[in-house]
Amino acid sequence: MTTMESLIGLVNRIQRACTVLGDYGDGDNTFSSLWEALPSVAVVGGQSSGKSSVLESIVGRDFLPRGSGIVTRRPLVLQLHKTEDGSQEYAEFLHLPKRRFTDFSMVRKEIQDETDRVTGRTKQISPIPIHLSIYSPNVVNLTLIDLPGLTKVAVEGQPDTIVQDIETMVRTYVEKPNCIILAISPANQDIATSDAIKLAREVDPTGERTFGVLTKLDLMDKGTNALDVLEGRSYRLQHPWVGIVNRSQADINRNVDMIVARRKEREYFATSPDYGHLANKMGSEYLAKLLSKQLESVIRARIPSITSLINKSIEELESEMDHLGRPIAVDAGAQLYTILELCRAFDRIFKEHLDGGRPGGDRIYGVFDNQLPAALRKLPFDRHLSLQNVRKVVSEADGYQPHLIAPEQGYRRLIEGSLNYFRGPSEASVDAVHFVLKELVRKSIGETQELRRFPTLQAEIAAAANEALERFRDESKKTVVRLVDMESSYLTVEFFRRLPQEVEKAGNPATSTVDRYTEGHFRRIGSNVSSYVGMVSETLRNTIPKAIVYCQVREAKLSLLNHFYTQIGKREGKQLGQMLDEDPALMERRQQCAKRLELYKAARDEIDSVSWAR
Ligand SMILES: Nc1nc2c(ncn2[C@@H]2O[C@H](COP(=O)(O)OP(=O)(O)OP(=O)(O)O)[C@@H](O)[C@H]2O)c(=O)[nH]1
Repeated sequence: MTTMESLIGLVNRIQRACTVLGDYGDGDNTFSSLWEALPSVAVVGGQSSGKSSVLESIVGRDFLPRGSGIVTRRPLVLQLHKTEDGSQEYAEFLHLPKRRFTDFSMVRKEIQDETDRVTGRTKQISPIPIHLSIYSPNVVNLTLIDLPGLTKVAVEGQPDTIVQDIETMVRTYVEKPNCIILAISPANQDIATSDAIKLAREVDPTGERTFGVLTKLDLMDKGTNALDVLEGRSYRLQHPWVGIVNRSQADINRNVDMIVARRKEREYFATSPDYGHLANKMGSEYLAKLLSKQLESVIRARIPSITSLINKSIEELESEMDHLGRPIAVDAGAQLYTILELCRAFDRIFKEHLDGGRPGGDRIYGVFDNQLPAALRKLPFDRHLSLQNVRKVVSEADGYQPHLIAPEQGYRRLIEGSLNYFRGPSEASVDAVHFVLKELVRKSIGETQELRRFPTLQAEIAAAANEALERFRDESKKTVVRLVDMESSYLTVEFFRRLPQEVEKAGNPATSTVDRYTEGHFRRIGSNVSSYVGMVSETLRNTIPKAIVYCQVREAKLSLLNHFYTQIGKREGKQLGQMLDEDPALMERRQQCAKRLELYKAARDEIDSVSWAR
């Protein structure tokens, strides 16, 4: 069975958890507020309208600070818990969880002190609530929020904005659709001028969540009464008005006991010629029961939507936490483990780019299939093997004695000169692949979700990977240049052995002797060299990619971060921690999310436990 106690107690516990975690429906609106979803009763009224007196007579105890000026400067969340008859009354503050107050004058002092702790003695106001629980056989289960009295003028020492500040604070409470408004107005003032009614009318025009309370009925001018208000003719609300007679100032001064005052109030209504017919619907005890019932029914109606709000929030927070990543371990071993895991995650993605599955690796093949052949085709062999140059090189090589048969030296010089040109495209291919790999490192870092939160580690991995790629590039360049040099250092003899035969086959040996120093002769030399160079070009077109893949691509796959791993293995805990340095804003957000999550989970457990009891 869901008892009134369990429902109001449930909301009490969730409210306290909210305050502990800084959720009191104010400020930080990056999270949906659970506080705002919880039904509550807020007490509003102008200064001296009798708010404190009403609260005290509901509780049956003197415990609120009194004085001139604005005494209530922070919201007071007053949670009343009914205990068994005969048990001792006591009070507890949320901010002093271990202390039980049995002396209520000390409660009053603590409210004052705790107000000052947050607001300073400057008489400022603060929206951070004070939570006070009272356990007593003389109360009904109820939660009331006492708010600063609405005022029209700032008193000395208070900032001019205080009038507006108070109104704004009160408004943030009463405008929430879950707030039951206890609007207190004194009977000895025209109801049309009541601050409480004015505000309530604005935020709750239909009057469905406003309870009108009329205090100071005993102070009305002789011969007048408040029946027009109490019977709903002056100002109509959905709920009936409740008239109250609190202790007068003289009673307070004489220390009239609250329980005695309650009895006197009952007698007042029972014997009043004006209000006798309403006696069983008047007075602070009746008001307390009425509110308790109303609060309970509002809570009952709201439980399903609170539950769904909680579940939705938990889901959102958990997915945000997943996105933000879990908090990092503090010990060096675990940190090293985390770093290695992150490096591996990056490495996996990098390899996927090379092996396919992710785009980018194909660009390396593009270098081999397009760029390299195109660069080879563009080499200026036409110029180098032009008739003019061939003649020049061959003649120079012969010195003062022109060659008799084949210009051996001339051939060698022309070939060497040509083969040198291959260095350019070979090195350019190495560079082109290097840039592709570098770009893939950059991309892979960006794509490693797990690394998102660690900008420092990202930078370190990028630096280490690029450094490794530079080393591979150097190695690769040495290798391809060596391939070219190898071609120059030993020519394929076969090719030339075949040449004279071809010449002989081509025609008359007599002509060939005549031709020796003619254009045709040099043209033939040029074309022979050109075919040889073409053959070498074919070979290099195949071997350069092999060298590049071997030195750069394969190495990148096998050992991109190897050097980095040995380096971090030697680092101290502090340095490891620095590598896992997160964006502070992100850390802050995670902490907030974790706190909220804790709150919502606690609230869910509370609701579950009440539902089980049902
Ligand atoms: N005779 C009589 N006096 C009352 C009644 N209600 C309040 N008072 C007196 O009115 C004065 C103001 O009452 P409070 O309860 O302090 O009013 P408040 O709205 O809490 O005032 P602030 O906190 O200063 O805004 C006190 O002297 C009370 O004794 C009442 O019903 N009858």
